[in-house]
Amino acid sequence: MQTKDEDELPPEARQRRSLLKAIGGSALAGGFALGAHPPSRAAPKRRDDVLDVAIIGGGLSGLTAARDLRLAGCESFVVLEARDRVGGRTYDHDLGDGVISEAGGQWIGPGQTAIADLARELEIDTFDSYYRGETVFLAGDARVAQDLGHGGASMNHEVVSKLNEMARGVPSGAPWKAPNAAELDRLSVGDWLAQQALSNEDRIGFDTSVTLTFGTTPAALGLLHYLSVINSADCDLARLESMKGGAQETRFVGGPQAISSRIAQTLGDRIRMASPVRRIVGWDRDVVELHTERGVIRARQVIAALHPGLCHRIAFDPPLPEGRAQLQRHWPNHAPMRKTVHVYPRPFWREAGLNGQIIPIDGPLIWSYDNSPPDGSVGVINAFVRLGRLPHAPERAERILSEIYARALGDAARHPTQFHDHDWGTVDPWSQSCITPMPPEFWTQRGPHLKPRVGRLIWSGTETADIWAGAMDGAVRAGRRAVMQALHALTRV
Ligand SMILES: Cc1cc2nc3c(=O)[nH]c(=O)nc-3n(C[C@H](O)[C@H](O)[C@H](O)COP(=O)(O)OP(=O)(O)OC[C@H]3O[C@@H](n4cnc5c(N)ncnc54)[C@H](O)[C@@H]3O)c2cc1C
Repeated sequence: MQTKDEDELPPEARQRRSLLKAIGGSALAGGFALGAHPPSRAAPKRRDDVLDVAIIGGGLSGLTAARDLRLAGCESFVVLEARDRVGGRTYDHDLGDGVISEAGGQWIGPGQTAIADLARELEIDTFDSYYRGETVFLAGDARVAQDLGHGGASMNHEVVSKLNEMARGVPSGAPWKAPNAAELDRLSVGDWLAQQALSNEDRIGFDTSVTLTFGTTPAALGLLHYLSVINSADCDLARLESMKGGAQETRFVGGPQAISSRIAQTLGDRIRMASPVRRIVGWDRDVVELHTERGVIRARQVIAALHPGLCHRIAFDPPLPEGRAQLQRHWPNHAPMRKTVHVYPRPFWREAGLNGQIIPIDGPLIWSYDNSPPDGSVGVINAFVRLGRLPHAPERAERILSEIYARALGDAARHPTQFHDHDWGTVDPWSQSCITPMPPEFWTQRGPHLKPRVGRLIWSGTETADIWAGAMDGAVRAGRRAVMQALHALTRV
């Protein structure tokens, strides 16, 4: 007989549930699926206070894992989230009248099929980023407007082709396995660029693009890592950097945080907010204890869907194996981004043939862009700003940026109707970076410890993805892979 829950599941989920039952999972008695042990095995006695899976982190990765567990018929799980909201590194400002502006994760592009499919399944629409028109470059008193055609930084084609070719040999999910990994990992992107014949303009193009994508300078970014990210983008740097045809091409109607919120709505009390996991005990035993400020959760499998640098803040008893502990300890932390929002009555710059993008060679602004809603009902300029170069006091920050926008876009920029500011490095302790800027020698020394599970701990979160690690797409892929690992382990017991 089907339970009410089963009636509500789509047919493919019902089939998967039947399959899992047949493999050896328990009847769904007491709301606990899977995890029952065939009587002939010397399995530990079943305890009803023990969940099959505990997921740490209510970002895209953890919530994808939660959704997939349910689709597979597993109801015995909980999501433990440190913040009082879901979405992790996706967070959207509410500008009123249904308009949002993304403070964190924002765009997707070609090849990012995992997040695109998930959004479609959740009936969240997408629309094209606005990039038509001229980008304004500012240098000292000079102002130059240029139509770049693709909405990305301008870079030397020959050098880009070389990088694309080199990226073919560097697997995105395991850069340390590249045949010449040691040689490539000794260099920073800056070292390598210094060996190329680059004009000043080309150098600025690379500096801007690396700073925007990785939150660091070419001198601090490992070449091996850079190539692995280009590999994710189908070995095409333009796909990584452009709006048109690139990773910045598409936005979500209502913002990407809506993906997490929509999943969370279906989870009810399986998601526990404001519950940071502080300590994990017995990861090497059949039942693991997760200590939170709101009590202890016991589970057979644990999916850690969070940044490896934040895993390091959790106490493990017994201590983790040295390789994994070192990876967490040395994971490059604290490369957060700061994004601001100016709202205007209309996107007035479009009337002058401008696309809202401003690239100054120095100063507090790294890059601004048109972030208006699909119907252009209000004008929105978002910006990435240089950490430490813009005061935090809202009026001063708004005024300094408004003056830059006025020079580039026109006087109307002096009078925004709203201003918002989100500095991921100061707002709370639960984000370490946007896309981790791996320094030279990190992957070859520590990479092999990133993914292998440790006892009952399964590592997830975007950083562990095989494709598009660091991006929202990678988060979804990592969540899906972690669920397969958990279900496999549960059905094997
Ligand atoms: C400014 C910025 C811009 C970005 N732009 C883009 C973009 O345009 N396109 C793109 O694809 N990606 C972008 N990203 C990256 C993207 O947002 C992330 O890759 C993705 O959201 C990561 O999802 P995740 O679930 O792996 O991790 P997270 O979103 O970090 O989720 C992890 C969750 O774990 C929680 N947590 C942490 N520690 C604990 C603990 N001890 N106990 C319980 N919970 C804990 C956190 O609160 C968080 O909710 C951007 C990120 C930032 C910050």
